[in-house]
Amino acid sequence: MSNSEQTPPQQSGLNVNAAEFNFNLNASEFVPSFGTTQVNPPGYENPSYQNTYLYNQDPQNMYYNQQYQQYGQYGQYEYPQQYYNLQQPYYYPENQPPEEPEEPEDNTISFSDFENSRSSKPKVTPGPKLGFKSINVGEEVRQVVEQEEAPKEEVKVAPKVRKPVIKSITEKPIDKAALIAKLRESAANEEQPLVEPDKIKEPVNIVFIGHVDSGKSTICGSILLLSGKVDQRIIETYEQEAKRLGRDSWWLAYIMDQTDEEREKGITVEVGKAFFETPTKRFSILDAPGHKAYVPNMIGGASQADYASLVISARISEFETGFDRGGQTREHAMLAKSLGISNLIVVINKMDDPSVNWSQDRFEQIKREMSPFLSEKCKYDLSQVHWIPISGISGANIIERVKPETAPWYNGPTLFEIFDSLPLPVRSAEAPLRIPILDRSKDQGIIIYGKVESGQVVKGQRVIVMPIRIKGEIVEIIGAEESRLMYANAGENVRIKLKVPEEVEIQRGFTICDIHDVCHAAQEFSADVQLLDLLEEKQVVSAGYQCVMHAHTAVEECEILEITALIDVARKKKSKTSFGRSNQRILMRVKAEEEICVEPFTKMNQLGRFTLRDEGKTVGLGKIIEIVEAAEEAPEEEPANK
Ligand SMILES: Nc1nc2c(ncn2[C@@H]2O[C@H](COP(=O)(O)OP(=O)(O)OP(=O)(O)O)[C@@H](O)[C@H]2O)c(=O)[nH]1
Repeated sequence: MSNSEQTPPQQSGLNVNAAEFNFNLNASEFVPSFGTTQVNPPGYENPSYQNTYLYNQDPQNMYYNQQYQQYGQYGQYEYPQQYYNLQQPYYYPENQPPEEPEEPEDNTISFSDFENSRSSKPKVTPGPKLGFKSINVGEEVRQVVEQEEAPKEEVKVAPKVRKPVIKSITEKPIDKAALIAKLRESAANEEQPLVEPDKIKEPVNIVFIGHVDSGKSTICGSILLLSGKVDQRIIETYEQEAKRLGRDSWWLAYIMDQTDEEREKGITVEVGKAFFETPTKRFSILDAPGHKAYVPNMIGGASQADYASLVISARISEFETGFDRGGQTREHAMLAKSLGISNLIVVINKMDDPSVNWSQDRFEQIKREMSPFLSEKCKYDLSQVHWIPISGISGANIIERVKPETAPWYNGPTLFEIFDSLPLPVRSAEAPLRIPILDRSKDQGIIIYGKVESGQVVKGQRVIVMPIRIKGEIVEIIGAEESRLMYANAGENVRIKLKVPEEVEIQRGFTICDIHDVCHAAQEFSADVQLLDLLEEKQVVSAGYQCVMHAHTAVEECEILEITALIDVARKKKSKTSFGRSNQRILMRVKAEEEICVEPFTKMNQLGRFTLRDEGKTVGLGKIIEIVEAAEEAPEEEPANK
């Protein structure tokens, strides 16, 4: 057997256009007949792979089964067997009744809106098992992560334990200014003083995304090291541990990757979180996992961020694997944009690698190849995309500019200079309070983690937890570096001690709201959805299609109730339809299995976006148009209020 047969291409699945096949719908099985068009999907450009691919396309081929099993072992090359053995009803446009040229009501958000940035961004809560970890540099955080050896994408849908408890609001609206004034008076008498958040440096959040092993954790580790957040003693411990695990070069990544599993496997699983400052901003770093099995955690991290650093390995073949051959570079870039991030820093890393040697040609080649994808496919405005060559390992170009003798061609800003120049998100303390819960734990009460997405939260404030409609009280607000805060404004990443009745189970995706201005808790809504490449075995989305919805920090199973229109973006026209296919834009009605906290996109875009994922693949990016409200519960007194 030739090498090409033994080593299937780095392809997570063939991207075969359905139009290449003609189906005989009268046959008991759908048998594809192949046209004359030769399909060379990405990853099959190599002639030997093309041969393998074409060879396997022939359903008559006597070696088909043998080949299928062979590739099945690798779990990479999924021959489209589903075309032979369809379990699901399967519709193609030719078999649909003719479309009625009826124009549905124009209720889309806009035709160019998938590039809208958020004014202040949503944050996402991880599921019942942690998808998030807080980095306490110098303190070993050993969390048991229940993951399989070969990780499959986990879908941490919240358990079904939600029961609306109260809806009646009898309390007076809170005067936050008076509460803060009182806290100021008593602040000095506190054993551990209460402080106000830094008013000079704005809190901002940056997520590091990109293909697995591109160097995200190493760069984050370097940032913390160079900004003085890690001391020499800790570094020595990490160096020793990296050596012990036979991963000498990974010690910088260990600053962020703190669980045993992450260190042993050399991959990030949970979103690591840490803080650093530049002259004008206070940054929360979110180090997202690059492995495709952990995309849900990546979505959680990215949905909290104001900016994204898309890390690319410049090492020969690593850029190509991440970008061209089904890697996570494209998916992460697109997800970040769909989550409202418009300021993107493309960090071209590993420039020190001997295969790159700070080559300007390699830097320019990556920029040239990625730019059309970022602007045309993801809809980034290239004037908001920054490009920088760095070495995460040596720290070159992070705070200090790379030496002129190393890269005489680069005279642009350092990474920190770019960080400092990024525009601040627009936020208002007057807006309604929204803190989507990213994670929670128990420590003499309930501790929740999350970003203040909108509004202001004050110590002592009474709040309501949606969608369970439970009232509670903010007992403690902990900011960066364990500071005890009087209040936190939008943008702050905080840990909050929350007083709620003991029996209440707080879950990721729940949202803390002002008591008199709660968010919507809804199961059903209409949405404007951009479909991406659908699964090979489910190439049509229609009523009954089930998948998983990620909205800010919430993850919920959902079902499409109805497709109402197909949008022709180029012609700015809509036509009635009952199904959607890959890369089409459609209007739909969708129903989540449980209530989730959402808002119409036009009201609060942070809570108005969602991502649809099916079998580990992102299949759609949506914006909520209209919410179908749940029926009002009969008012009931809740114990926390007594
Ligand atoms: N030569 C060189 N190697 C690097 C650089 N940055 C990271 N690496 C190496 O690349 C490997 C992966 O680094 P990580 O920082 O764990 O990569 P990651 O993107 O965080 O990985 P995941 O989070 O698992 O996706 C490690 O062996 C690092 O030492 C760099 O600037 N130069």
